[in-house]
Amino acid sequence: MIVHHISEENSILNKFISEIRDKNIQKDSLRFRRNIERIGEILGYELSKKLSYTSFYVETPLGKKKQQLSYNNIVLCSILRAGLPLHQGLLNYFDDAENAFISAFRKHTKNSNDFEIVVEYFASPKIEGKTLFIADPMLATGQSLVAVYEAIKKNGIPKELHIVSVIGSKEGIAFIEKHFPKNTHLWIATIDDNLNDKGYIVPGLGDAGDLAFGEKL
Ligand SMILES: O=P(O)(O)OC[C@H]1O[C@H](OP(=O)(O)OP(=O)(O)O)[C@H](O)[C@@H]1O
Ligand SMILES: O=c1cc[nH]c(=O)[nH]1
Ligand SMILES: [Mg+2]
Repeated sequence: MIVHHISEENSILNKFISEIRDKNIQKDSLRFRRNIERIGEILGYELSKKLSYTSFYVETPLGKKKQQLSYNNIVLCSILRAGLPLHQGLLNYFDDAENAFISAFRKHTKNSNDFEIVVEYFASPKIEGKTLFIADPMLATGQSLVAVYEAIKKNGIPKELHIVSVIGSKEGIAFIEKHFPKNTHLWIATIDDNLNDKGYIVPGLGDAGDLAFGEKL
């Protein structure tokens, strides 16, 4: 896997990351969603540098100019729920991408911190031979991404695969590296050292789905 750790280089991205982490600022769910969306735009811009380009001429009112444009057939697949604002950020830039949505939730074993990932819903166009982006802001244990990819593969194998995420744990990244093809790109805004016994990223930000959309039962 090729890991692109975008906040290694200082930029305005740091502000958006610190606002989603901040325990007071993150309570403003509108700002939280918008910050995830803005991070999606930045990660999308970085990712766009690795797409395939071809030249074409654009006609202005005064003449013609040669331009390089990407020609990838992009399918943007996001993991519900927390993936939705990240999806919107990517779609703001890749506005002609096809879209897919997949659900994944942690089903806990009674009285334990153990869980399995349940994938129930998957709505998708054809994926075979296309450029697939999988978006999820949190890469904690990595189990959701791996379970989701197993389900997606039944629908076709993409030619190129880009995982887009906001906060990842070192452990989760090591886990997905074992399960995704070697040429998969991971575009990640920031990486944390630890996971707690509930599989939450520390320091992380808490529960991204709840912060964006409210607590679920
Ligand atoms: O790497 P993992 O250990 O699998 O954890 C990460 C998953 O947890 C979060 O979703 P969550 O299950 O909280 O669902 P939600 O988006 O509905 O809140 C997050 O959006 C990922 O999908
Ligand atoms: O740290 C974590 C782990 C899973 N899901 C989240 O939203 N945050
Ligand atoms: Mg959640």
